[in-house]
Amino acid sequence: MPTPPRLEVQDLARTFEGREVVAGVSLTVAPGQVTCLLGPSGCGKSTTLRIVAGVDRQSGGRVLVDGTCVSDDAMHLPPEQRGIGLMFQDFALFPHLSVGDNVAFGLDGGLRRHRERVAELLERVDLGGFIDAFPHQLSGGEQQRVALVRALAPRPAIMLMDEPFSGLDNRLRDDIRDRTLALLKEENTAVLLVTHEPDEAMRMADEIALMRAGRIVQRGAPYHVYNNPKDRAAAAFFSDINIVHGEVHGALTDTPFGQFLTPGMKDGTRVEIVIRPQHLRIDFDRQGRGPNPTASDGVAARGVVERARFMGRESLVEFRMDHDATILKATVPAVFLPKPGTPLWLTLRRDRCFVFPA
Ligand SMILES: Nc1ncnc2c1ncn2[C@@H]1O[C@H](COP(=O)(O)OP(=O)(O)OP(=O)(O)O)[C@@H](O)[C@H]1O
Repeated sequence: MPTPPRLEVQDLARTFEGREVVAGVSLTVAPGQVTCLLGPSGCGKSTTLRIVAGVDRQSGGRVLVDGTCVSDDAMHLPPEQRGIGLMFQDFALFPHLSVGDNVAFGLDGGLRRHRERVAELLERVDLGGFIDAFPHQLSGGEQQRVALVRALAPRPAIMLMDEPFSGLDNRLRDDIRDRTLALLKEENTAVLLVTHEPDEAMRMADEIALMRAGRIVQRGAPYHVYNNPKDRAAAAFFSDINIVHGEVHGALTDTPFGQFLTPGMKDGTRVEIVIRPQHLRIDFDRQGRGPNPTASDGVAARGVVERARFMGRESLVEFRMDHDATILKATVPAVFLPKPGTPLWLTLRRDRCFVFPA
């Protein structure tokens, strides 16, 4: 018989006063795997996590751990009997306990019995010298690392994390995320992590479950979800997007950037060609002419620079297009700051275009 997933959520639903905030949510997490519930504020991520933790109860569906039901219509195990570790944004350490006592809090026999494991865990997050310090002597980031190892100390088979890094400044956050991930992988923990930040999900997840209005709209590896978004909103969740409009005629859509194949779409269907700013190419104007069409980039369309900004890693150039006066944005991984009013030509990397019905 195949091994059941470490965590399985089946067809979860939750209504509050008749309003459905989670509906039909199903997912699995294997040992050593990180699944991110990603979505905008209010889409039901935290509610899902709270139900899995056992601090809230679903209106329908089941939660299983290693194939054993821990919650359904008939029964509901309390959080402490689910073998689950929790790490939330407001991680609150106990101020009157030392760092070591905080970490050992969930361990039978406390620090006296488990000093070696606690010391080893603190070492792993570079806090080896702090075992006898008190929380107020630590920075916010250091306290967060203590909270992390406190959650990991009892070796939970499953770790639930709700925006655990959101209180930290950017550089500290990257570092702590990476350390956390390494530790979780090493312990072979199954992780369900809630975030509204696509960058965080891409950095942490083996699998992203994109949520919208209480439902999972797309699941897959970060690479897959980013490069094969299911619809325009899924594409837009990960980055700025550009939209080029068109209409289907004989399985083709004519646009100022050339023809796009739109097989299976009826004549007259309005379509949107969606492309991220880093996938536009910019060419110089050659006395009113652009580059020749190519198989991979199609036809160039002309626009004039509306404004250009230096963003650090890249430059963002906004164009007002000649054909319909819409604005298209292109990023260039270099310092490229053409003056407003400069005519330039844009092509779309066709392998990076997504075509959706409007
Ligand atoms: N106890 C409750 N009573 C009534 N409504 C609730 C309750 N808890 C959550 N909700 C509602 O359920 C919806 C989903 O909330 P939830 O916290 O799960 O969203 P979220 O995706 O985690 O958002 P955020 O990122 O802002 O935390 C929201 O509209 C929220 O107002």
